[in-house]
Amino acid sequence: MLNIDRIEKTFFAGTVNERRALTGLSLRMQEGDFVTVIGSNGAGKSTLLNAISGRYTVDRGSIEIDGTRVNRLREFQRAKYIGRVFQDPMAGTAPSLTIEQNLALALRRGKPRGLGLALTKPQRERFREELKSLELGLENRLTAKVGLLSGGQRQALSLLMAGFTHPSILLLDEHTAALDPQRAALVTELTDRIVSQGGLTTLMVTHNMEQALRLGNRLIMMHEGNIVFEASAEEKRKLTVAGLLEEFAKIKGAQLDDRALLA
Ligand SMILES: Nc1ncnc2c1ncn2[C@@H]1O[C@H](COP(=O)(O)OP(=O)(O)OP(=O)(O)O)[C@@H](O)[C@H]1O
Repeated sequence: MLNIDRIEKTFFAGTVNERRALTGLSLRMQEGDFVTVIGSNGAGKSTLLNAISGRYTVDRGSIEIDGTRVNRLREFQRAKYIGRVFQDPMAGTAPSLTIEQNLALALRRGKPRGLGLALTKPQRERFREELKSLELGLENRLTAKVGLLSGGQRQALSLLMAGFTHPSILLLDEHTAALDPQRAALVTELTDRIVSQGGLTTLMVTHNMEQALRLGNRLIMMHEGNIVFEASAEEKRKLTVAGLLEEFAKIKGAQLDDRALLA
C-alpha cells in the first residue's frame, strides 16, 4: 500500500541554514493501517507528509504507493492516490464555492479537468446522505458558500471530501490543532468514524498524545527526521500518555513540546 524506504530530505544543503528534515526514514503501511505520528517540533513530521504528497521531492530513498514508485511524480500527479486535510481549516475547501460545488470538486479529484461542477440528482442525493452522517445539519445547506462555515464545520467537510474517493492514503496534518477543544473532539470522532467506515489507510500527525493513543492501530514517534519509537495496536492499548512521555524523555536531547502536553 505505502512503502517508504530510507528517504532523506535536507533543506539548504551545504549552507549555514542546512536542515536535515528526513534522515533515512522507512515505513511500510498495509491497506487499512491507521498510523498516528507524534514527535517534537522540527522532528520532520510535516516533511514526511509533504514527501508522500509530492510537495517536496526526496533527495534519496523511494516512496511507493500501491506498488507504483512515485518519487518523480509531481504533487498533482499523485493527487489521485492521496487525500489530505491540513491544520488550517481554510486550506482544504474553496470558500467562494458552495458546499455541493466543493463536494463535486472532491469527487473529480485526479480526473481530467473540464467536467464542470454541474451535479446530477443522484450525486446531490449522495452528498446529502454523506453530509447527514456528519450530524452538523450541513445536508440542508448544500448551496451555502463554504466561507460561511465555522472552522470545525470546514474541517469536517474537508475530512469528508478527502475520504470521498477512497484515496490510497489519507494524510491528516494536525487537522484538529486549530480548533477549540469541543470542535476538535467532534472532528476527532468524525475522523475515527470516516477512517474506520471507509477502511482508509491513514497517516495522522498530531501533537495530542491522548488522540495519538486512542486513534489508529499503530503509533510512531519521530525525532530528528527518523522513527525512534513504534507501537503496535496491542502495545498502544497498554500505553498511557505518561508512558509516551517517558519514551520521549529516553530519547537523548529530545525537547518536550508544550503542545504535546495538552493531551
Ligand atoms: N520548506 C522548508 N525550508 C527549509 N527548512 C524546512 C522546510 N520545511 C521544513 N524545514 C525544516 O525541516 C525540519 C523538519 O521540519 P518539519 O516541519 O517537518 O517538522 P515537524 O515535525 O512537522 O514540526 P512541527 O511539529 O513544529 O510542525 C525543521 O528543521 C524545519 O525547520
